Amino acid sequence: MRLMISGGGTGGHIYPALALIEALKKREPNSEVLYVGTEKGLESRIVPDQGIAFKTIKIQGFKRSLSLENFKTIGLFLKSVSDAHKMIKEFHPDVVVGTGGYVSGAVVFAASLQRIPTVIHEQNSVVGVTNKFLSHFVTKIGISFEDARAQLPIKKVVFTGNPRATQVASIKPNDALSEYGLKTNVPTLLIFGGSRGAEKINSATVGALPQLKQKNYQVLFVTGRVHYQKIMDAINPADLGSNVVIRPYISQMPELLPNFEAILGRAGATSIAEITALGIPSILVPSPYVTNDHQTKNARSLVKKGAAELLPEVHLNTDSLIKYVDALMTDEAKRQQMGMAAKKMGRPRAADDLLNVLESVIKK
Ligand SMILES: CC(=O)N[C@H]1[C@@H](OP(=O)(O)OP(=O)(O)OC[C@H]2O[C@@H](n3ccc(=O)[nH]c3=O)[C@H](O)[C@@H]2O)O[C@H](CO)[C@@H](O)[C@@H]1O
Repeated sequence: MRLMISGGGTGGHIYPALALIEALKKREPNSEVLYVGTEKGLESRIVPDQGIAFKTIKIQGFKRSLSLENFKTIGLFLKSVSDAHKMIKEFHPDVVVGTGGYVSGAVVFAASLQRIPTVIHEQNSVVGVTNKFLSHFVTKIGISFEDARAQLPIKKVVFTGNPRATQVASIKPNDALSEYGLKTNVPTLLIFGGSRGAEKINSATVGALPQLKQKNYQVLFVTGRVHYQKIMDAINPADLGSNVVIRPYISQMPELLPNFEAILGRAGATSIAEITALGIPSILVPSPYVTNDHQTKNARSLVKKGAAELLPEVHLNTDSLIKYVDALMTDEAKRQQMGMAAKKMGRPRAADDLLNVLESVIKK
């Protein structure tokens, strides 16, 4: 298979694409892949490191209010469609896949104009702007939440789950925590705010450091790259216990994930796919800043099944963080129950199911 794939901006769009590529390489070691992203997006830091061919185009998001800037954006969009068009002519893909983010809009749209089979993957329960636009032109659409189906041309939709689930589900508990200075035999909590970090989660955690220091569990606190230095400068070293490790970003998240007893984090769709694939109990603090509050919907789907607890950002502070975290970290039976409920929702075959969709459109 010759696969051209594009997904950008945030980890939630990039990691599903990488997981799909990994599954394809397993199934077809001789397949050829070209990833198209932008220079500015997180993808330009992540994708080339994986040894995947990577090219960039320029693109810019639309402002929600009417502005002159939007005319520039339309101009840039047409230019990026034309750049993508040239890349497609050179690469000759059998199929072009988009996993979300503005850049995938230009690439997949260009492919559909050239009548090349196209597939998009929607990670969320509320369909993103780019995928909504592309849904009219593409051949097939993979979804991860049933709720997304009704928002899309139904005949094109296949429920696949999120390919990242397959990637993380294949990894067994290991001693990777020791590389971060953490013990491998102590219950461990991961605190993080999605791929870019979340200010409110960070500040509540910083406030909780003196109390966390006293606990008999340990914490890996991932701040997000842009927030790291400010946090480290503000922390009083006396507040930081040896059971708490702070990092800006974790590049090897799949290796680490099976080693956590619980997670406190955002409810981004790819994080949810990971939590359910591995059956990790979680306290979810949905971002209130996303389209149609979709992270709350993502989180509620787990809470409904007893797989997670919801801590709305308006109620998040140092006290509530400690209260929720303590209740979970000191109750193994509760963790087991939540973990089992989460695992029941996992889709460990998602990458294969999505690959099957790709094959089905190529054969047509
Ligand atoms: C603010 C925003 O727009 N968030 C959206 C974005 O979230 P975001 O990019 O945060 O996406 P998710 O929470 O879905 O996924 C984050 C991904 O980054 C990985 N990770 C994170 C931190 C780290 O240090 N290392 C690491 O590898 C996680 O393991 C996960 O695979 O895309 C998601 C998927 O479309 C949406 O559901 C979110 O609403």
